[in-house]
Amino acid sequence: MRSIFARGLFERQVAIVTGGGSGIGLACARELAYLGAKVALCGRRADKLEAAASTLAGDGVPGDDVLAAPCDIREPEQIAAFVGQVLGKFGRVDVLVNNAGGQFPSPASELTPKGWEAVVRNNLNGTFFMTREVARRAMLPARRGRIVNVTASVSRGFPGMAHTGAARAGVENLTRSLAVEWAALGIRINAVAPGSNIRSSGTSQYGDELLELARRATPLKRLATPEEVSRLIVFLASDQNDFITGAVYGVDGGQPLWGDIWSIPEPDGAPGAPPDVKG
Ligand SMILES: CCCCCCCCCCC/C=C/C(=O)SCCNC(=O)CCNC(=O)[C@H](O)C(C)(C)COP(=O)(O)OP(=O)(O)OC[C@H]1O[C@@H](n2cnc3c(N)ncnc32)[C@H](O)[C@@H]1OP(=O)(O)O
Ligand SMILES: NC(=O)C1=CN([C@@H]2O[C@H](COP(=O)(O)OP(=O)(O)OC[C@H]3O[C@@H](n4cnc5c(N)ncnc54)[C@H](OP(=O)(O)O)[C@@H]3O)[C@@H](O)[C@H]2O)C=CC1
Repeated sequence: MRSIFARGLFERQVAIVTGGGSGIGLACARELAYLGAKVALCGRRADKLEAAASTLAGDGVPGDDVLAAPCDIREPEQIAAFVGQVLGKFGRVDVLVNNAGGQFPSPASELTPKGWEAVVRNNLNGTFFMTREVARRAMLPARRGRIVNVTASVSRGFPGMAHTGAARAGVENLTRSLAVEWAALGIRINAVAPGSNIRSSGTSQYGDELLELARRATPLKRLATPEEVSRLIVFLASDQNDFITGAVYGVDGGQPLWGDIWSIPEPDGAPGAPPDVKG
């Protein structure tokens, strides 16, 4: 385990990382724990959480400094129980990393109401429910907290995954609203938007071909690691970030600025085009 930050940066602090059982979330949990935080991880699958807890133990993190418990962020009752467990064990929450999320590819016209709702609940509702619970029960009473929302790079829309594009844009806007509402209450909240070019347990589900397309469409011409995302999250979660709130930062190798990230039908011959430019 390595970090660009000094050991002890999160000493005596408690961090919740949703989706901490794999990928970017696990990289964050490992780095926060290495820097001295007590960490609480959640996800839907107990087996992933157990494996993550073993990884942390392998890093030398004492078992007493880790809580890994199942919690589906779409379910407010499960969130209440999880936050209760964290407060029962550690007594406080200084940092919340809202990293859990995901979706499935589908043309917008094929999305059923149930499919749309599943993705909006998974990314927008879940993030808000967890944030609200942690704020009300820990951060607002303590007048102190840092929240980092992990979204996705959606500044050009998200054709092929419109549901998640809309949900992530919602999280970005939520980040700005809460930054203002809670500025005077000691809570800072920012967002980190990874490109589709991070090689992780998440993107491996989309296959090597799409990852290679993403790499080619990245000006820096490579894929990034989860650790390259986690170091920005960790900075924003730290007390070294004392004047940044309501911001959204990309970690994307310049991807939103150029290139076709994946193949979708070209909007050729759109009916709105004037006759002389129609194909
Ligand atoms: C051509 C363009 C392609 C673009 C591809 C871009 C690829 C690069 C993107 C990279 C950037 C993003 C990276 C990441 O996000 S990493 C994280 C990766 N992990 C995931 O994305 C998986 C997360 N997904 C889930 O956890 C679940 O799928 C989800 C929670 C979203 C839904 O699960 P849930 O259990 O709630 O869903 P249900 O089974 O109850 O189904 C509800 C309805 O949802 C529809 N559905 C669900 N899954 C699919 C599917 N795979 N394909 C199509 N439709 C799906 C369906 O309508 C369900 O309703 P019905 O049961 O009535 O059919
Ligand atoms: N890697 C990339 O290039 C990109 C990633 N992102 C986003 O970054 C975040 C991390 O992704 P990454 O690490 O790559 O992928 P992973 O699939 O490894 O991580 C997602 C984590 O979220 C958990 N999770 C998903 N849904 C829920 C839920 N409803 N309740 C609780 N936990 C949940 C998963 O655990 P479990 O299955 O056990 O629930 C998993 O551990 C996600 O939000 C992802 O969408 C965005 C853009 C690009």
